[in-house]
Amino acid sequence: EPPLIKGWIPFLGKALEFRKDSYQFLQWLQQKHGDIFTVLIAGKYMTFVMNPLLYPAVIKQGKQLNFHKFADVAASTVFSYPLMCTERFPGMSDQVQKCFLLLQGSALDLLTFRMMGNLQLILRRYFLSKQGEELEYDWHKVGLYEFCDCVMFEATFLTLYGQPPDTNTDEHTHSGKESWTDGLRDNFKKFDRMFPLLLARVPISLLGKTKCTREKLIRFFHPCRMADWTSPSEFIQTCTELFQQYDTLKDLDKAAHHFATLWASVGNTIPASFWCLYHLLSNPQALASVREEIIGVIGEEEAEAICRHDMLLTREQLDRMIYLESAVKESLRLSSASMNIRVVQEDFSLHLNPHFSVCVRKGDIVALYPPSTHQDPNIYLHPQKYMFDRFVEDQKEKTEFYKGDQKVRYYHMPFGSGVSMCPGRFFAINGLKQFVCITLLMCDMQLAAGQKEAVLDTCRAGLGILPPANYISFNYRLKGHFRDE
Ligand code: HEM
Repeated sequence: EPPLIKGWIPFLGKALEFRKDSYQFLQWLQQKHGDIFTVLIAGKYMTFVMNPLLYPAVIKQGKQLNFHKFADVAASTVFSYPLMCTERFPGMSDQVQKCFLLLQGSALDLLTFRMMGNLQLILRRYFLSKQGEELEYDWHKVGLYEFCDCVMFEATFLTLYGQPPDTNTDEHTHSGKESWTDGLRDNFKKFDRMFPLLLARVPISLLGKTKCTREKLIRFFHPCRMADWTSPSEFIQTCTELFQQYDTLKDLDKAAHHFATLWASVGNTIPASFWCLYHLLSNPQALASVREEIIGVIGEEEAEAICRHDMLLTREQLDRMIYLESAVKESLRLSSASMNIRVVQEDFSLHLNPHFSVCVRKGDIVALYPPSTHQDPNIYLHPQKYMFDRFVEDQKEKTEFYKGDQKVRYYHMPFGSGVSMCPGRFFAINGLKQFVCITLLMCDMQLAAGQKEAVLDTCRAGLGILPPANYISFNYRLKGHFRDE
């Protein structure tokens, strides 16, 4: 039996000391109790497996350790739609999983192409918003998180959902930096702040105006409105057609599903885009190497032509940017804090290695906490340090990591694992690479002087990519070739 920690009372002092930082608290428990321990909270047994060498034994138990039912209950509470895994919606959960395949494979080519066009449109509009003014080529100072939020939110929305009417995205008819998504984004941010509390089952009625905000967000995706949006992605179109097949699903329930997908697609991507740019701007050598790689792949002429016309960046070209990919992965390693949860389906003995098994009961939870892997000094040298080329070896992607003399299969897990692996991971990585590429080609950037280092806001620990806790600003100036045009 692994050590059993009953409730938090004996650890109240420590729990309060670490308060919001569940990562540090779990790490402290690991130091005290070893790689596996069980915590009894509110009548639930939660067994934490903290050693990545034991992960494969958990991840391969797809049947006895279930993810989807748990996710269904969590998502239906947070996003306000009826449970999918019931007889009321036969086969729907499996069909939704099939739709997720439209974020990958050959469908990803078109999504990547659309994202490229949208990012260029939005970034050009953002940077050229002072068109006609002398000031255009001076340095401008803006908040880095706000910049990433505004660009990634709109680009991802347009790429997946298409364009709602009366939302002209054209750079020439747009004045200032405001966007048609500002209202939607504002409500999204308010909802997102309450997300951890909703997930923890705090009644929404105790969370101020959150219910009203959630309703507004859901109504935005009402089927009557969505019917007027031009060129949604194949993924969203297929989901919409699937929902139509279920008479038992009300219009607002369909809308709530689409809202949940929006949350999944931008909730982590926005903070991830912040950390990608932040680390590059904080490390001149990394920035220079990545910039050089981008120009090497695209070609100098084509890179400069970005001020005249849309640049095409194929999937193959993106794949060749291995230093950029490594920089993105390193940013995710340092900022991701998602927990992998599995619910035990029947009493059984979980064999973790030839010498060690844990008896688990039906309804118990088994949890993996990848940040303990991402921060393990035996796997990653100086784990707190940002090393942009950590995932490159001999000019190729580095895929072999060791803990002692044992190879670690699951060394990088910001996107989860096994049955709960994020279906949007390839789209997300491509989008982050495209965002960095276009931004660096369009302007010179530097962090504003005299700021403290960005630190992680751990209020979302366990749930995904952590946002920064402090405000960070940067200065940008359009590249010279825009001026020469
Ligand atoms: C850096 C960006 C992203 C990160 C770190 C991320 C991470 C994750 C993780 C960890 C999960 C599993 C959740 C769990 O175990 O409870 C997940 C699920 C999911 N992600 Fe992502 N994600 C990202 C971007 C995206 C994007 C761009 C999409 C596009 C639509 C997306 C769509 C989804 C969906 C639909 C699920 C639910 C899958 C299911 O229920 O089986 N994600 N993501």
